Amino acid sequence: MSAQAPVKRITVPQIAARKGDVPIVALTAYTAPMAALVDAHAEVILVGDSLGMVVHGLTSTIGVTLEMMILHGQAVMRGSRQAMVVIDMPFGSYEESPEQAFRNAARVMTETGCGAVKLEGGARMAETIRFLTSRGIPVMGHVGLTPQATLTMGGFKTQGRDQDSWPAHIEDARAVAEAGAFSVVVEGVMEALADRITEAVAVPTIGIGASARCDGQILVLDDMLGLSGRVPRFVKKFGDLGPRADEAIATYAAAVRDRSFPAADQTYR
Ligand SMILES: Nc1nc(=O)c2c([nH]1)NC[C@@H]1CN(c3ccc(C(=O)N[C@@H](CCC(=O)O)C(=O)O)cc3)CN21
Ligand SMILES: CC(C)C(=O)C(=O)O
Ligand SMILES: [Mg+2]
Repeated sequence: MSAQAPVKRITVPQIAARKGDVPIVALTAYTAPMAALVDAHAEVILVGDSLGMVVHGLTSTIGVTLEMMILHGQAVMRGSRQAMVVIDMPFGSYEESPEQAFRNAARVMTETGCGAVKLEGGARMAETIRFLTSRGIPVMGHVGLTPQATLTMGGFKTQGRDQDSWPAHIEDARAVAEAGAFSVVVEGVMEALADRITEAVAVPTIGIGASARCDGQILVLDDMLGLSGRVPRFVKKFGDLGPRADEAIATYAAAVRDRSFPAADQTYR
C-alpha cells in the first residue's frame, strides 16, 4: 500500500448517470495550480480552447493548435487528481474526417491521459462522434453558440432568439447524444431553448449562458474569478481577483522603487 491511497478520477459513466440528478459542477483550467484549486470542488475540469484568448491573447479560438491543447492538458492533469479532465479539440484538428479526428483525439488522450475530448458541432459532427466513441474515445459534445464558427456566424451570437431555429438546435443536440457523446455543452442559447434541449437528450447537458435547469454548469475560471477584462453577459463574477492582483502589483512596484523590498525577512544574512 502506498502511504497515500490513490484517488480514482470520476468516470464517464458517473457523469453520464447525472442526468436529472444533482447538477454537475464544471470549470475550465489551463495550468496545474488552477487545476488543483478547481479539483477540490468540481467534477469536470475543461481545458478549453478559450485558453487561446484567455492565456495567449488571441482574438478568437481559431488559432489554437493541438500542441497548445496537449501542453496545457498535461499541466492540468498534473495539477488535479479526482476530477474528469476534458480537453477541447482545437479548430482544424477534427472537422476534415472521422479519421483525422480519431488520429488527433488519440494523440490528446495518449499524450495527456485525460478522460475525454470535446468537439464543437451538432448533426454535422455526429458521424465523427460515433467513429470516436465506438473506438474508445469518450466525447463531450458542444452545441448552440460554437465559438470556432465565429467567422461564419459573424461574431459570438446568442443562438435561438428566433423560435424558427429551435428544431435545428434541438436536432443538433439529439444527434450528438445519439452518436454516443456522454454529455453535451449547451452554450449561448435562449433559456427556453436550453430547457427544450435538456428535455430532448438522454445525456446530461452542461450549460454556459443557457439555463439553470441544465444538468450542470460551466464557466471560464478566469471570468468567474474576475480576472478577465470584458466578459459575456452570461458570466457571473464569483470573485474579484483582478483588482486585488492590480493592488498587489502596485504595492510591489512602490516597494521596489522606495527600496523597502526586499527587507530583512527576504534577504540572506
Ligand atoms: N474568457 C472567455 N470566456 C468565454 O466564455 C469564452 C472565451 N473566453 N473564449 C471562447 C468562447 C467565446 N465566448 C463568448 C465570447 C463573447 C460572447 C459575447 O460577447 N456575447 C454577447 C452576446 C450578444 C448576443 O446576444 O448575440 C454578450 O453580450 O454576452 C459570448 C461568448 C465564450 N467563450
Ligand atoms: C466555454 C467552454 C465550454 C469552452 O468550450 C472553452 O472554454 O473553450
Ligand atoms: Mg471551447
